[in-house]
Amino acid sequence: MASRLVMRFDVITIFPGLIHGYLQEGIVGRALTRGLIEVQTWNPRDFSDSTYRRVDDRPFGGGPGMLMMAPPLLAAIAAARQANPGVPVIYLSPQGRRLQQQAVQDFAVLPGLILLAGRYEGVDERVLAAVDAEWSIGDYVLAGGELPALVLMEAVARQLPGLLGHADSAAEDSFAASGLLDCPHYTRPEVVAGASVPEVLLSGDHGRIRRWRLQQSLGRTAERRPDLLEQRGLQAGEKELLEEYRRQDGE
Ligand SMILES: COc1ccccc1CNc1ccc(C(N)=O)cn1
Repeated sequence: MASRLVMRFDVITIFPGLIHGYLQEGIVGRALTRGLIEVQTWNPRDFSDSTYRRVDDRPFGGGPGMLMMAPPLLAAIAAARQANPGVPVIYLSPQGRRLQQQAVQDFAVLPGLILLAGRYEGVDERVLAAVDAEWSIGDYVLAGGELPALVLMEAVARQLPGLLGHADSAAEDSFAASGLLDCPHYTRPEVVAGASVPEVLLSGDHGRIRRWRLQQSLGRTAERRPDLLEQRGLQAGEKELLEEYRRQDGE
């Protein structure tokens, strides 16, 4: 396998500790120690020309809260672009495009990303002129863009070859591989509070197991996310699997 270059993440944030703190543990921490990714943070306070390293101010036209001022952010973005040239600058905000697994896979082939994590009520609109794309991790509002930046970094890092233990487990991700919700999973002990494991999983019949898992994924997706099933459509034989699932469910 071609050894891929290191993927570099530059995060612009007034709370660098939130980013570095998360990177001490877990899969992104491991990607760091194994040199699969690099992470650099840029603090807009270091680019503020005001005496108190000011980075926020009151909104013109009034309104609640504070906004992040443009000059320190634009300077931080320029510094990050210089250190990580040719990679997109992404602003994490509730006004952005919804992040889905396909976009994560598209990001994972890039040499890096520059992530702008906003705070307060957001940023001065003139900052957007220096941003390549605006993305949202979901329709809810957080106090800052640091968690969304970490969510994006972890989702992308999982896609990097050589990171996950089982080589193709990222490729087998339910969304990536089948566009369906994942099937139920079981491990030891075999009986938990009187509940046992579906016997098919103990049968050793791998064809039957694969069929059962697909059927469960289809059934769950039909029940919980009909929108996903609508979007994906049914492939040969899946309609029958789903009908059998519904008959069993009806029992
Ligand atoms: C009021 O907060 C803001 C307002 C505007 C921009 C950024 C922020 C920072 N907060 C964020 C950031 C991202 C997401 C998301 N859904 O991706 C949720 N919240």
